[in-house]
Amino acid sequence: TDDHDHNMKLFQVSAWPQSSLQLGQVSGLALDSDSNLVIFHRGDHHWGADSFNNQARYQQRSLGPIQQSAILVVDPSKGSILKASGRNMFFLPHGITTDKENNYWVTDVALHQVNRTLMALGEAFIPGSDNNHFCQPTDVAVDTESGNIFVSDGYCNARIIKFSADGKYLSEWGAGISPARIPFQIPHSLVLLPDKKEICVADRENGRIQCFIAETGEFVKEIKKDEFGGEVFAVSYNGLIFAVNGESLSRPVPIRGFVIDYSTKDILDTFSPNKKEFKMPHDIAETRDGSVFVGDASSKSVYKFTTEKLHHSVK
Ligand SMILES: O=C(N[C@@H](O)C(=O)O)c1ccccc1
Repeated sequence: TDDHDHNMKLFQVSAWPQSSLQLGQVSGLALDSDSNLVIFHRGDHHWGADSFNNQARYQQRSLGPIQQSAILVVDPSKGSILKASGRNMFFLPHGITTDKENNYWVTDVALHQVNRTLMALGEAFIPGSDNNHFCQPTDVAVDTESGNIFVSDGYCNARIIKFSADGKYLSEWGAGISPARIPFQIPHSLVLLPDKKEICVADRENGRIQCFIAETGEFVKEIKKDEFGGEVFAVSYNGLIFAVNGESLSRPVPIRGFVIDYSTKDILDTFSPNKKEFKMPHDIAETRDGSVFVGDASSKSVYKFTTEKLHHSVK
């Protein structure tokens, strides 16, 4: 067993959700202003090897948008569906974030767009790398204080772009650690650390997390662990750094969740489902009461984890 600090040991709540949510590939998780879990999934659409041509243009427009509700708001204790929305709007959902007005900020890698309920950044279906085009953008982080929006862009770009609350382009930056700056290789997820005013990025194919000053984009630190193997899919923050790694053919390691101390970079805990294995854990979100949710894009599931004390109380 890992000899990590055991008051952070996380265990899956196997009876969650209490009934099937009929999910497609789960790509994003967020918490809304009522601390309900928001799930962003792909219904009957799949991101497969033939979804895009080699100019990163989506090839399955003829399928039309996903007809199921791609955004589900579920009760974190039972997993029952409280609200369903996002029908006929999305093609390949990816990242989702909420802001203090409870707007949903989402990315769609087929649309190459970032949408806020009633606002869109980028041009539908048109990939690009200028100030108002993305290329398969992956996630959004909202700085509730300034209202600024940060977008991780994307599978076919290698940058973080910053916008004002009303969608004006402000700045952008690439990976940190000069002079031998290794560019981002799929900035796949990002999170704002409100107490540190930093943005941390899951630099997926470099198997590392990099953190920057939100105001300037100045590089602060990198967290890269052998235990990650070669891929870090998602990063989240709730006083501690939470991350999930991914399957790496070059360096096979267990696929699991990590709880990391931002300052020391120590791994405090690792966790995975009780009986099943993670297949492609794709996003991670935590509630204030300490529950941790992981959405898996391959097994089309969301897993709930709690800390030991919480775990025993829910038995
Ligand atoms: O990474 C990929 N997908 C996942 O991240 C996802 O589904 O978001 C992918 C890349 C190329 C082809 C097919 C899938």
